[in-house]
Amino acid sequence: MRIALAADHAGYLLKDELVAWLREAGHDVSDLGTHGPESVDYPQFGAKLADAIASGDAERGIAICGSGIGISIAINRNSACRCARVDEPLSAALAREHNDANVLAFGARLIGSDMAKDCVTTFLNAQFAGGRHQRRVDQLSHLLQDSD
Ligand SMILES: O=C(CO)[C@H](O)[C@H](O)[C@H](O)COP(=O)(O)O
Repeated sequence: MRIALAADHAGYLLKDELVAWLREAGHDVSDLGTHGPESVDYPQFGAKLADAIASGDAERGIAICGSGIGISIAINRNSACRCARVDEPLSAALAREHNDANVLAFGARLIGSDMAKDCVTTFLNAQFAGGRHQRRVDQLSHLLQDSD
């Protein structure tokens, strides 16, 4: 699967670990930065990841900041993205099954790498359930169109 990852300074170490792990598993991974501990601003890296999803360059995204909150807010401003900030696998599964989420967000200051990997594995393997959930996801899209 084509997967893009982006993080701010608080999340780059977890991002680097996930990039290596996903490549090892055979995924086509784009690392959109940041690449070091120098302080950067999460909206810029969230926007890079959202652009990769919107353009079709990536089918799934993983976004990381200190809490996972700021970067998920940034990504959800792009109508192509449904980003879910999670910290355990059931939420990661439900994000796919009910919300058709295409991006996961983590708080690197709040989650360990083993738990993050469990969430990613669950997220990549889960399928959108459609049905009544499709109607609700369609309504989310309309909310964004109405606010333009
Ligand atoms: O968690 C974040 C946004 O929700 C980001 O990681 C920010 O960097 C955080 O808010 C502040 O982190 P800082 O290292 O104190 O600049």
